[in-house]
Amino acid sequence: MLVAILPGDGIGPEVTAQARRVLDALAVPGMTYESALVGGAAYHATGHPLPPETLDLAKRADAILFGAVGDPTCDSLERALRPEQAILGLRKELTLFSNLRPAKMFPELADDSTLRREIAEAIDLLIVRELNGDVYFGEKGMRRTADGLREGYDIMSYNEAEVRRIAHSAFKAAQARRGKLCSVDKANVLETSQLWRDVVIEVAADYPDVALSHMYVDNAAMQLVRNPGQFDVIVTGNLFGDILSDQASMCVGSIGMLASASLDANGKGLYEPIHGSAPDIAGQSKANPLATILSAAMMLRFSLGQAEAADRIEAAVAKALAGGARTADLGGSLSTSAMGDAVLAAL
Ligand SMILES: NC(=O)c1ccc[n+]([C@@H]2O[C@H](COP(=O)([O-])OP(=O)(O)OC[C@H]3O[C@@H](n4cnc5c(N)ncnc54)[C@H](O)[C@@H]3O)[C@@H](O)[C@H]2O)c1
Ligand SMILES: CC(C)[C@H](C(=O)O)[C@@H](O)C(=O)O
Ligand SMILES: [Mg+2]
Repeated sequence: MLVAILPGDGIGPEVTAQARRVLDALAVPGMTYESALVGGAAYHATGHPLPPETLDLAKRADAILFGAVGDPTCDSLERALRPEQAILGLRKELTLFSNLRPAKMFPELADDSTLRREIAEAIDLLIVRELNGDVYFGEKGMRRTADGLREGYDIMSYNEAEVRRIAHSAFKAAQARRGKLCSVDKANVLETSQLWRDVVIEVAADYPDVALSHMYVDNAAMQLVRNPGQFDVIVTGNLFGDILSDQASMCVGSIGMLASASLDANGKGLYEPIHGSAPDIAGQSKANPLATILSAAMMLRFSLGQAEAADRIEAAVAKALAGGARTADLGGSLSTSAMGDAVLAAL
């Protein structure tokens, strides 16, 4: 089993290094690793954020562990050369359309949540975010209006096949959990959302055991902080899912805690923390590596058939937190590698 490790930029290499230590300690037989440059690091070395050899490795690998991309020194580049194009390119090239972003409260962190303890303790939800469509991948550009003003545009579109396949992913996830699915859209305004809602209702006929509800995204943002315990699985589009998952991360204590899986139709996946390259703390060994370590656990479970090893990682993270291990984002002072040490000790 080949795992591609793509550390990327900023804190990406710092957090993937800790996940790699945990994977090495598990010593799963038959696992091999190859690393490659991606994002700003790849741009500086090769002139492209997603060089052909990196894409080739990602295609050959059984799974991909990804750090983060984003480099302020690349901000003035044309869009096609910016680091973020690398992660968008991987998602599109590998048809990773189903992005699972679980937000579950570790009880030890209930006081780190921005929510009151009794509300935070009830959080155990999964955001299923569509990852190959929406305003991210529509036609975009810059033009002039008739009276000479600069006008930027990004076309938002979804076709019914795109909505259907993510709806099936979400209904199946709900079946495997508590049987509740909330579809989040903006059907009161957007044509894409009206289609989204219609197709989700059609797909629901195949899953009579799942209780389906619908919510507008503005209300969903409010409900996520008012009463997040009401949610089991949330299914939503690419842009809404991006925003709601960062919000959900603070409800469970920190953006440094939220892992993710981006899956194709056959279970191949890219695994990454939901956070970015965090230029404000990069190189200072302050980053919380737990989101990446938990992403490695998701990788073992979903793409590599190693559920027991995944359980061991998740139990070790819980034990490290119970023992008081905290990086700065969680109100503590452990360095990135000291948090890695704490997880290894718990393993
Ligand atoms: N998948 C990805 O690679 C990805 C995801 C999000 C943002 N980005 C990119 O990252 C760059 C920075 O974006 P941003 O600042 O908006 O978002 P960010 O997630 O990088 O950081 C937001 C805030 O959260 C903090 N933070 C993030 N991860 C943390 C961790 N593990 N431990 C402790 N604190 C953490 C940061 O210090 C910062 O204050 C941009 O170039 C952006 O495009 C990439
Ligand atoms: C870096 C960016 C393209 C990416 C996204 O918007 O999907 C990030 O915010 C994420 O959440 O993975
Ligand atoms: Mg995001």
